[in-house]
Amino acid sequence: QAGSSLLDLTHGIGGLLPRLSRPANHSRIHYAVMFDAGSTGTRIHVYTFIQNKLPILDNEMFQSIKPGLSAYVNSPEMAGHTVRMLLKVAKQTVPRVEWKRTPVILRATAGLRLLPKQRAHALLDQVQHVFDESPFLVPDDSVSIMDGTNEGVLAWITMNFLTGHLSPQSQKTVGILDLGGGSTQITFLPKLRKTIESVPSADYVARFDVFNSSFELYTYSYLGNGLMAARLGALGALGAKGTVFKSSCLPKKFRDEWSFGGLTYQVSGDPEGLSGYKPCYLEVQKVVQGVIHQPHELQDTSAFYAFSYYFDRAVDAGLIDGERGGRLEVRDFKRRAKEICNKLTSSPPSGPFLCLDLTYITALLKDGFGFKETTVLQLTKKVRNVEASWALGAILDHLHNMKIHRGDETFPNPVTCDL
Ligand SMILES: Nc1ccn([C@@H]2O[C@H](COP(=O)(O)OP(=O)(O)O)[C@@H](O)[C@H]2O)c(=O)n1
Repeated sequence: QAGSSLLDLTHGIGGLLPRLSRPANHSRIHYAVMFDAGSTGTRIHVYTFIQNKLPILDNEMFQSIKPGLSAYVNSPEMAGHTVRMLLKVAKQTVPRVEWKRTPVILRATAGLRLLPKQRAHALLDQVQHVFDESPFLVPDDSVSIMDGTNEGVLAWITMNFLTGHLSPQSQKTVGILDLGGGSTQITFLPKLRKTIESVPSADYVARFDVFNSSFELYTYSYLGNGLMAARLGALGALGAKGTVFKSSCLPKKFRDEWSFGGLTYQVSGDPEGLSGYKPCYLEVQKVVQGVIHQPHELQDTSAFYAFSYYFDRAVDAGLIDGERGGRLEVRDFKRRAKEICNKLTSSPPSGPFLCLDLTYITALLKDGFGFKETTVLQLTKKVRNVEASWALGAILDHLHNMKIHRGDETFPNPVTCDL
């Protein structure tokens, strides 16, 4: 699934060049490899850049493997094996002569953040070993757990780059909503000073420079509010073991095993209790209430791109096309959640968790972030054949050092300081 467009860093999709105009001098082409070690899967992105005054993204090769590294918490060598398998994609994509100057980097997200430190590091040590044995360039800090603040910022950079909004001439930018398995991110460029002034803590603000522009973003990553972690929260299963977890969001006669983060849970519907949208909403609400901060501004006018599980579940629910994506209003998730939850059978064709998942997405958007029911979201998997993910932003940061820093470094007291 190689991308074919040439993306100019300053003009995003505007920088389309015809294939024949490729520079004959191959030394101007270079490669970079980013692994995304997510809670539900590990993915490799192999980027091809053309060196220009500013580099141009020529192509992305992408492949993924399930489950994520955290599933191998009791057999860390399998984590190394996963990465070794995916590195084959890099070997096939990058010409052999370029291997020793092609950087390989792995960043882990919520799956490893949720594990005890020692166990997470045992997994990362295996990955480091595979990198060190590989013929690629292994920079300092090539394998680590990414800071949650950066995850949102880097996804914002990816989407604004791919949609052509990072150029100094661009007047507007797009916000991002990323729903992973373990964590969820919201990031946007505030229009109102009040939005920055009224954040609950300084780590909701990030500043950085990119291609001669400086940005100050509202951004936050909520650990434990990814879709899989939210299922556990709704079931009351976080940290608990050895029982059957019942939910009014699951079909009454449903009972099965379900695994996440290296643990397996017994889950079922509630045969004697309630089922349907209303009781389910009450269950999922407790996962967001008092947890998610509502930003001061979330106007309809600011465009939000939503991807990862927002996209996948919108496809599963038949709300958008899996190839083209599409635009949805927040209330479309709610309407479909009601339809699915209110006729839960023992084995719905859409899968037993769809009611829970859509209800959680509705609660997260409305009661969590405080979006209006009529807010329009652009559901996206790829832009110009490049994955909607933080990975491209992360490689751009590695290549161009954007000096991302959190608000607290220069922002002593956001509530009282006079800006
Ligand atoms: N390049 C990617 C990366 C993740 N995803 C989706 O993101 C969701 C899970 O994200 P994740 O496993 O990285 O979770 P976190 O570790 O970020 O919480 C799944 O729906 C994946 O299919 C994607 O569609 N494309």
